[in-house]
Amino acid sequence: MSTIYVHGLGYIGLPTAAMFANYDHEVTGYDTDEAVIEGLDDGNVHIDEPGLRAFVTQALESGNLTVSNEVDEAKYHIIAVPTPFDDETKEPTLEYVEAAGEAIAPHLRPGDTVILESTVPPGTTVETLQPALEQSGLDAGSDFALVHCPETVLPGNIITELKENDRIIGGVNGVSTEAAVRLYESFVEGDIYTTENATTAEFVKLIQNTYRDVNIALANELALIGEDYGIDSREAIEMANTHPRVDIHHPGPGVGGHCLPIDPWFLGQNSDNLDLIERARAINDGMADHVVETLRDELGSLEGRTIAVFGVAYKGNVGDTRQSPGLDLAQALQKAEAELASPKPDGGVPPSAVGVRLHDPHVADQTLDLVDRKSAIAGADAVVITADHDEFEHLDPAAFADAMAERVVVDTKDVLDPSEWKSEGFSVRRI
Ligand SMILES: NC(=O)c1ccc[n+]([C@@H]2O[C@H](COP(=O)([O-])OP(=O)(O)OC[C@H]3O[C@@H](n4cnc5c(N)ncnc54)[C@H](O)[C@@H]3O)[C@@H](O)[C@H]2O)c1
Ligand SMILES: CC(=O)N[C@@H]1[C@@H](OP(=O)(O)OP(=O)(O)OC[C@H]2O[C@@H](n3ccc(=O)[nH]c3=O)[C@H](O)[C@@H]2O)O[C@H](CO)[C@@H](O)[C@@H]1O
Repeated sequence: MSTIYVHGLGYIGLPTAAMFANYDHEVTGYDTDEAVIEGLDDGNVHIDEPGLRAFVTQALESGNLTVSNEVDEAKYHIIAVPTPFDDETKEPTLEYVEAAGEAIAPHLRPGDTVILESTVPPGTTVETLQPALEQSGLDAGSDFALVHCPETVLPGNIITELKENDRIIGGVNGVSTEAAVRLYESFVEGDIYTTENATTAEFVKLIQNTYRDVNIALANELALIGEDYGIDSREAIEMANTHPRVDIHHPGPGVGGHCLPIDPWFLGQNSDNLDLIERARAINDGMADHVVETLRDELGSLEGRTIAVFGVAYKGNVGDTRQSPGLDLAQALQKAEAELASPKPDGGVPPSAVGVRLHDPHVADQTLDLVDRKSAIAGADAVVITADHDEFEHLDPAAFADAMAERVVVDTKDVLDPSEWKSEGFSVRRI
C-alpha cells in the first residue's frame, strides 16, 4: 500500500484515483477547481462515464479516497491535468502541467515518484515538468523518480480498460521506471512495457492515436471515392477487412473527442515532418462540409430548410461534446447559411435562414440549445445522424415520415436499417 496524490480529477484522474483506492492505496484527489472538490466531498460524481459513480462512491465510502483543495506529501504524485490545444496556432498549453509540478515541488521528498499521465508533446516530461519539480532542490532520476505513463482508456469503457489495457512506462532512468512499474502492478492486468526514456513513452501515446486518426481518414477518403463509383463503402471496407492483414476503420461525419483530433498535432511540436498526418486531419475535418454537400444534393438548396442533427456527443453513448462532429456540422450549416445571405449581385432578397435543431439523449449541456426528438423532427426537411447512440438504432421511420416536411435522412454512422427507411419513402444517404 502506498500514499498517492492524484492531481486533476477529470475523465482520467478521477477513475484513476478511485482505482488505486479500491486496490487499497491511500489516495488523495486534488483539483484546482473548488467545485469539483466540494462536489466529491458531498459524494457527487461530476464525470459522466458508465459505472463510474458506483466505483468512485465505493472508493470514497471505504475511506481510501479522500479529496483535498491543497497539495501535500505523498510517496507517489500522479498528474492528470488538461493539456489543451490552440486550434489556430497548433500549440499545446502546457501551463497546467507546469503548475502541477510547481505545486508538488515544495512537498517533494527524496525517494518520491512523480508520474505524468496527461498526453503531451514529446519532450514535455523532461523539458517542462522536470524543471518545475526541481525547484524543490532535488534532482530527477537521482533524488526522486520521474516518469511518463500515458493513459490509453477508451471513454465509455474507462474502468475496464484502466485495468485491462497494456501500459507503457517511460522513466527518465531505470530506477524511475521501476518505481512506477511497482505502483501500476498493483492493479493493471495487461502487460507493462517499459522504456528508460520518457520522451519515447510520450511518442508512443501520440502515435497510437495518430494511427487511428490516419486510418479513419483513409476510410473517409474511401467513402468519398466509393460514392463516385456508386457503391456502399462500408460494405466494401468490411469485405476488404476479411483479409488477415487489412484493418480499415469506419468512415463517419469527422473525428471528434479530446484526443484523436488533437494528439497528432503534438507530434509537430518540434518537427516539420508532418505531411500525411496533416492531410489526414484535413480529410477528417472536411467531412462536415461533405455532409452539407450531401444535403444540398438531396434538397436542392438549403435556403429556409430545417435540418435535425441527431448526436452532438463526439461519439456514441458518451455525453462528452468536445470537438463534436455534430456541432461541427451545425457550424458548417450556419456557414452555408452565411454564404446564402451574402449580398446578391442582382440585389435580390436575402434568403431565409437554414434552421438547425440539435438532439442528443446523452448530452446534458445547458449551453446548447438541445430539443427532444419530437420537436427536432417536426416539420424538418432532413435528419442527419452524427453519433452512434444505442437509442438511434430504434428510431421509428414511420413516425419520422409523419412528422417531417421532406423525407431525407443522412446516416453518417451506419445505425439505421436503410431498407426500413426506404420503405417509408425516405431518401437514405450514408457515409
Ligand atoms: N479523456 C480522455 O479520454 C483521455 C484519455 C487519455 C488521455 N487523456 C489525457 O489526460 C489528460 C486529462 O484529460 P481529462 O479528459 O481527464 O481532462 P479533464 O478536463 O476532464 O480533467 C482535468 C482536471 O484537472 C484539473 N486541473 C487543472 N489544472 C490543475 C492543476 N494544476 N492541479 C490539479 N488539477 C488541475 C481541472 O480542474 C480538471 O478537473 C489530458 O492530457 C488528456 O489529453 C484523456
Ligand atoms: C488509439 C485509441 O483507440 N485511442 C482512444 C481514443 O479514444 P476516443 O474515444 O477519442 O476514440 P474513438 O472511439 O476512436 O473516437 C474518436 C472519434 O473517431 C470517430 N471514429 C472512430 C472510429 C472509426 O472507425 N471511425 C470514426 O469516425 C469517433 O466517432 C469519434 O468521433 O483516444 C483516447 C485518448 O487518448 C484513448 O485513451 C483511447 O484509447
